[in-house]
Amino acid sequence: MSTRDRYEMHEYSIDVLEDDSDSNIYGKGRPYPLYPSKGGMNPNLLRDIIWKALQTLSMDIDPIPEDICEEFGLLRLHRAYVGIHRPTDLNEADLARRRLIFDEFFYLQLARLFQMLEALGTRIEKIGLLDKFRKDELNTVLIDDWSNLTKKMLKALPYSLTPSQLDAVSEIIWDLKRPVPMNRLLQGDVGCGKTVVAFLACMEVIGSGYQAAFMVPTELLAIQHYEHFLSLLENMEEDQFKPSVSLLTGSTSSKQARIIRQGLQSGDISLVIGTHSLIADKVDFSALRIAVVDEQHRFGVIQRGRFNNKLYSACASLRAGAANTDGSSTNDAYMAPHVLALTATPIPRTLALALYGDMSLTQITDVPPGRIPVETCTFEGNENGFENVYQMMQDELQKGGKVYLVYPIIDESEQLPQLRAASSDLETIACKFKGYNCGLLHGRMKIDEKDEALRRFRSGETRILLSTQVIEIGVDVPDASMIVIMNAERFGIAQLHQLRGRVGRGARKSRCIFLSSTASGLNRLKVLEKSSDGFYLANVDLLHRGPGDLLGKKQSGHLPEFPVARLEVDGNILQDAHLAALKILTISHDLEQFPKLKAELSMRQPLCLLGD
Ligand SMILES: Nc1ncnc2c1ncn2[C@@H]1O[C@H](COP(=O)(O)OP(=O)(O)OP(=O)(O)O)[C@@H](O)[C@H]1O
Repeated sequence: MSTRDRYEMHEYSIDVLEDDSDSNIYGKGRPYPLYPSKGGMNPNLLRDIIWKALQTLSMDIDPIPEDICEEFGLLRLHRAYVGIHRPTDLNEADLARRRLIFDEFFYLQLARLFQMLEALGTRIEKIGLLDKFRKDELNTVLIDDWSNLTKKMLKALPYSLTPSQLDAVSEIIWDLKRPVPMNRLLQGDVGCGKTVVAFLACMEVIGSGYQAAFMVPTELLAIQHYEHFLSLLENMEEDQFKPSVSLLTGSTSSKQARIIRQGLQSGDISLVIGTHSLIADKVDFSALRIAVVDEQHRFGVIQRGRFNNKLYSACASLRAGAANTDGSSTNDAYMAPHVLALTATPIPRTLALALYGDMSLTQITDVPPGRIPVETCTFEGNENGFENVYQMMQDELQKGGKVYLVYPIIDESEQLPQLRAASSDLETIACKFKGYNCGLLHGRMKIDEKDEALRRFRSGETRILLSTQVIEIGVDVPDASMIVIMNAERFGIAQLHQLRGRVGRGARKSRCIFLSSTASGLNRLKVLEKSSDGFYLANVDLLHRGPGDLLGKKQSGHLPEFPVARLEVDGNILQDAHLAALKILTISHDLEQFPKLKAELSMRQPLCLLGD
């Protein structure tokens, strides 16, 4: 380690060889592991203890069947343990490491798929589900046999769908028609138009006489989607076909919430849009067929698990009831609802597989026509930098544009004097831009205040909106044309890309400015100037900051610790682990044929329904 003008050694360990004939294995040019000196324990002592333990280890400890190991080129577990601690050469050490990484991924995939299968009712559903995972071609079948209601909504849209949106709808509708519950992730970059695809999927099930639920992470987004859906219904011809839709959030009055719950139970309401209030115990559906989970990565695993549990247990009890009365327990009316999850965080493939190994993937790869790429600049947030930005804002406002200013905090903090704060900056900005009204939006405001702030910005009553990250998720004001992010060094690259996606959503040329309070933060931000490809940027984030920063705390908490594997670089092994898990479950859905594997799995991952 270099310290100013000299080098220092920290925490070193030296093995001294007596002479060339020294029988110490560490002297024979073989690689050997370095152990940490945790808790003051001498690494050499640890090495000896591990070596003694290895000598007593049974050869027959591998729960993974031999043919699977052979097929995927894996060392047997005993050899892997020996190979990682006492490799004869680097190749053996690498193979041993590969096997240990494989195990970390394999048990995760096996648990996800096993839980999924356990939750499904019939054997046909289980076979269908495994088939979908194994055969890629079964995930991309497009059909144009859409219900009348879906076609009517399509006609009512103020624009034509892009080719990729059309494919996504066709793929989803094909899946909706199968006798197996769909579990699909709809992924697409910011502003590509995922919402309308999900609306059309809801219309398809409503057209067949079922209900749909649309769960979003914030009340603001719930209101936005609700109003958007109502406006699409307004454009539809023939009143009698229009489905009834309701909004249910934490702010819905208790009287109104009761009426909505009754409507859902009786089947009078066909679509409900809401926040996690939708998973409250009191909410029951008469015939729920699809659950859409928007911005899926914003929900913690517990909330999503609860949602899934609710869906599965409701249909299981209906099925049981039917079996008691007429024995038709395989009737598809009692099938678990389809789940369509939407996400705008472009999750790199490896991570997607680790997180959503149990989901099929639909991707929207294009953006609506007429969009102009957002021009991106980074500045140091010193006096000069701010003067530049204020001038650019002035120009934008004079041309009739609307500007978001995004802050890392609401109020100034003595502990963090370098951070600009939304609330505290309101007066300064209002003084600087006298001819234009300013609004404020942050998480501590009541929902009707937030909604009002956004409504005023949307209508143009306010032209500058000072906000915190609350706008990051899904806020859609198509004619907003400039966004300035203060203290941009505080945000992850993927998050900044999401924030940038709040502009450039219409036909107006838009700009995004990142202000960094330190010159050293600028370099990291420059990558955003060069690329607007969300997938590329998410990979950059994954490589530099790891999955925790890319996904946020809630979701990365959903990922187990991987002591050996690194998601950033071990994607191929993860893919193999996924295939191996599918293979095992295809042979034995309940793992009864693999008792050792089942025992190992239950030690590593609790075998309960997701989220319990
Ligand atoms: N095919 C299309 N042509 C023109 N405009 C479209 C099209 N599809 C969607 N839009 C519009 O594009 C905007 C963004 O759509 P939407 O909010 O669904 O995007 P999104 O993918 O959910 O974005 P985000 O991930 O940022 O939430 C909306 O104003 C929507 O009306």
